[in-house]
Amino acid sequence: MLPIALSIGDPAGIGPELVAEAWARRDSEGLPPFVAIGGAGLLATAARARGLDIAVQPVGSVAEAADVFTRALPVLGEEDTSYTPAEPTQDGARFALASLERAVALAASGDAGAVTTGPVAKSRLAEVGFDYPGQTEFCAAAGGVAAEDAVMMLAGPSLRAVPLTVHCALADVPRLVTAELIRKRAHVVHAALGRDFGIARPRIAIAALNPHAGEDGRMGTEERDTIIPVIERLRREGLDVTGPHPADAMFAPHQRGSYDAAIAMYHDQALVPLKALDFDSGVNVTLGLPFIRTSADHGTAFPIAGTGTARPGATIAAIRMAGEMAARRFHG
Ligand SMILES: NC(=O)C1=CN([C@@H]2O[C@H](COP(=O)(O)OP(=O)(O)OC[C@H]3O[C@@H](n4cnc5c(N)ncnc54)[C@H](O)[C@@H]3O)[C@@H](O)[C@H]2O)C=CC1
Ligand SMILES: NCC(=O)COP(=O)(O)O
Repeated sequence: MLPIALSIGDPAGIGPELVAEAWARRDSEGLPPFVAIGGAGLLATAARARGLDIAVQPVGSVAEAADVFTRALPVLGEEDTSYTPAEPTQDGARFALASLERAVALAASGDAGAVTTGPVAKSRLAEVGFDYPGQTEFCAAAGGVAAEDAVMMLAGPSLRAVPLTVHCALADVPRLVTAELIRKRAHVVHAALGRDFGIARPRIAIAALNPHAGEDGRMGTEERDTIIPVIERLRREGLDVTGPHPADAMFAPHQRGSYDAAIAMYHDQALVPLKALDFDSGVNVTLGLPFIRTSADHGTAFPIAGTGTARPGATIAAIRMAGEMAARRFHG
């Protein structure tokens, strides 16, 4: 399998130490080969600060990384920066952006098997010219996909949850919940559950926006006017879709078994249950791209960077999922 390209994320966050920790656990966790993009000195320093005795080796190509992976953490690319845990800088943000751009380009060109991105601070990236709401939209552009067709899904052992609207103000959500967006996202989720997760007949549950699914219009009309009609249309189009489900109960254990993925109406409606259930094994995966992109579910966690307390589970899960998706796509 081609190695997975790992962007490092913000060097002041927990990304660098978790890349080093993932490599240190490659055998015990059965991880596929990966290559870090840039930051050989940064990674060596972050590893030492975490008490990891690992070898870090610059490589000239992804192919060379595959050979090196068993004995050292391979690093591709000259870009490097100093390690300033918990103290983000503009230089650090520029490094994070360069690492992201190269890692995504390697996956998009097919030179790497997939990309697993490290955590970045969106506000910090914006300060150095990153003109996207998040890495999801950046990956969409790199893959030549319209932003609305690249779908964020948070996936863990207990739940797969898709936020319909993502990085926007809560006040904007009702206006952004449209039948067309629900329909597009549902079709992308349906196709990806089959292609990338091997689910032959995907079942999708769609959340309501309002309490009690609007209570017959007494607590909001989006269900009656928008969500119910598009669910009926999706069913006519052959998708196994249920809803609108009152969101307070749809993530309860007795309901989770009835669907393969939930589409929630806004960011926290999807991510709160996912992180409550699966924080240390939650993967952010972008559906609908021509290449594979995963990420840990968490962010930069600046305050704990360099303290040795950051848990590596979600990073390991993201690398593992990228490898499983690549195996399914490229090797049947
Ligand atoms: N995939 C990405 O690039 C993501 C980036 N972010 C960015 O991260 C920055 C900080 O966001 P927050 O909302 O504070 O979320 P966060 O995930 O960085 O932190 C939330 C809480 O979880 C803890 N935490 C996070 N990861 C942990 C780990 N691996 N082990 C132990 N504890 C952990 C933190 O210490 C904090 O208490 C923001 O600028 C945001 O844009 C947030 C989510 C995802
Ligand atoms: N809350 C999820 C998140 O912020 C990740 O966004 P992205 O950078 O993967 O688009």
